[in-house]
Amino acid sequence: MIAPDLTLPPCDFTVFGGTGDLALRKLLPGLYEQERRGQLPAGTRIIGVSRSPLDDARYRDLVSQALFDHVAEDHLEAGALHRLMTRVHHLTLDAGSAEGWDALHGLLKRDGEEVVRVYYLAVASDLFGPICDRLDDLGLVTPQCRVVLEKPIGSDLASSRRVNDAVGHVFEERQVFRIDHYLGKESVQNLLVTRFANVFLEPIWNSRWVDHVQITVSETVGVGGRGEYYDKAGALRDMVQNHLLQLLCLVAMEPPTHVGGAVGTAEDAVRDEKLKVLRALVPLTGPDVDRATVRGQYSSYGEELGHPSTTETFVALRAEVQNWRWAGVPFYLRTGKRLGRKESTIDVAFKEPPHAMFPDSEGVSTPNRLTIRMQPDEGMQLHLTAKHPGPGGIRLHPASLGLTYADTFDERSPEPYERLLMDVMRGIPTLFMRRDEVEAAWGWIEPVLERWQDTAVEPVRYHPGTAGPAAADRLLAREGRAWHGSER
Ligand SMILES: NC(=O)C1=CN([C@@H]2O[C@H](COP(=O)(O)OP(=O)(O)OC[C@H]3O[C@@H](n4cnc5c(N)ncnc54)[C@H](OP(=O)(O)O)[C@@H]3O)[C@@H](O)[C@H]2O)C=CC1
Ligand SMILES: O=C1O[C@H](COP(=O)(O)O)[C@@H](O)[C@H](O)[C@H]1O
Repeated sequence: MIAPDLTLPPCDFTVFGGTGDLALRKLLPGLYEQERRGQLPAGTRIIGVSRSPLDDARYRDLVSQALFDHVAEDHLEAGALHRLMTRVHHLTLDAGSAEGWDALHGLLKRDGEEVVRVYYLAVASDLFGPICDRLDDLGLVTPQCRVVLEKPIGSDLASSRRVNDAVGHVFEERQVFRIDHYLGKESVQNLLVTRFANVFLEPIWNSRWVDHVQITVSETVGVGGRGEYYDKAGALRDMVQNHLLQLLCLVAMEPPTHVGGAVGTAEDAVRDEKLKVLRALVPLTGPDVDRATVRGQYSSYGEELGHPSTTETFVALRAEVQNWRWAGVPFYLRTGKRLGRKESTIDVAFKEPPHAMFPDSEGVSTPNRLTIRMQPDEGMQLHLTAKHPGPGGIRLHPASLGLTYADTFDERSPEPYERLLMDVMRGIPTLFMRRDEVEAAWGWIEPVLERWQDTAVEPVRYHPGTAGPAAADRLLAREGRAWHGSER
């Protein structure tokens, strides 16, 4: 057995929404992996809260089944499973009601013991304020407490502000961890290292040398059991407002003074730079929205949902960051469900060399491109042009330099939630969104939502299993470009 991390005080990790899809599919498996690696501080407890009438034993059965379903088979170890189960409890409580909170108080009170309390709010964001108020009324909020907010935080700028105000009434900003699991992906963090721990990219990472950037998050799954939530949200709120804009920020931001370092000094360096990017996004309003966005819906969506709907399951859009570094460089973003393949990639496409040096050559010189693959098969590829070997004239040949995580590192990449939950327990907020970032992102997408609503624009249908609507291709084709790697 691996020894627990004794450098951290015990943690009472309370998950509101402890029987939900997110908790069972991501959070508990993430906590299990920490248990397996001996990273859960001694004395740590995990308390699932929901309205379901479950005692500890039945909740442990539910969690156990979820671990069998969602943890890699070769990671299932009897010892770790047993240790985790002894930490797990369930409390039946309607978080929207004022009744029943004394039981939580009884469970969490640990007189005289130093303990970090984490409240993970894996419920709809209209419950965030009431939950925080109840916790405060019971004296369960101390400076050592942290609250984790799941997305979406509100459904527009005004509601997001209301939720943030309600949480901010009880917790200081330093205690609030707004989770975006894309920031927990190894390959996303590697983007920071690639950009800033090497010298060769920075001189060409600007409008002089970069032609455009593409960010694609394409999924093969549909909305599954999350139809009720998704149909109110749509792809722009569900994916673009958070994950895709966060990725854009990491590509476009200026070098922060440091990444990491002492808690309390480091987190804002990165978050300040991301915020500047969000604030530099050229607003999309009125007719610009019609030109720069595509809304799509897969043809079987209504059938899957059980009723007709005009919610988008696909978005493509063209954004611009108006600052010295990026003026004039398009950032094309697209995301959708039930597409032909699951992939999340960032492509930075560079310009042609300023002078055609090989006029008599055979073959073609393709512009350089850096592809960062977040999933599947995490890694990076630098596309370049090489000389085809052989005598005679010069033959140009497309080639690439590649890095795959699987071949390069022995360790597996931790799942994003696993990594981020550890950061919460350790109180490291760098990879979490600050309030001003979330609100700036809502501020940018809101006029798009409004325009779509005002013009009653219907999503264009696309067939499941394809690359999405052809209109998304035209968005780039108009400017003489094409999406990379999306053969129809
Ligand atoms: N699932 C996912 O992959 C992701 C989810 N999220 C967000 O996380 C949140 C939870 O999502 P998800 O797990 O999918 O949702 P589910 O509908 O699967 O689960 C909701 C959970 O909340 C509990 N719950 C609902 N109302 C109350 C209440 N009044 N008091 C106490 N518990 C309550 C439910 O249990 P019960 O009904 O028994 O009370 C259940 O445990 C949502 O805001 C979602 O947007 C964000 C990113 C990804
Ligand atoms: O936050 C969300 O992300 C998932 C996609 O995450 P990934 O890590 O599998 O790319 C998406 O399916 C879901 O709709 C959204 O809420």
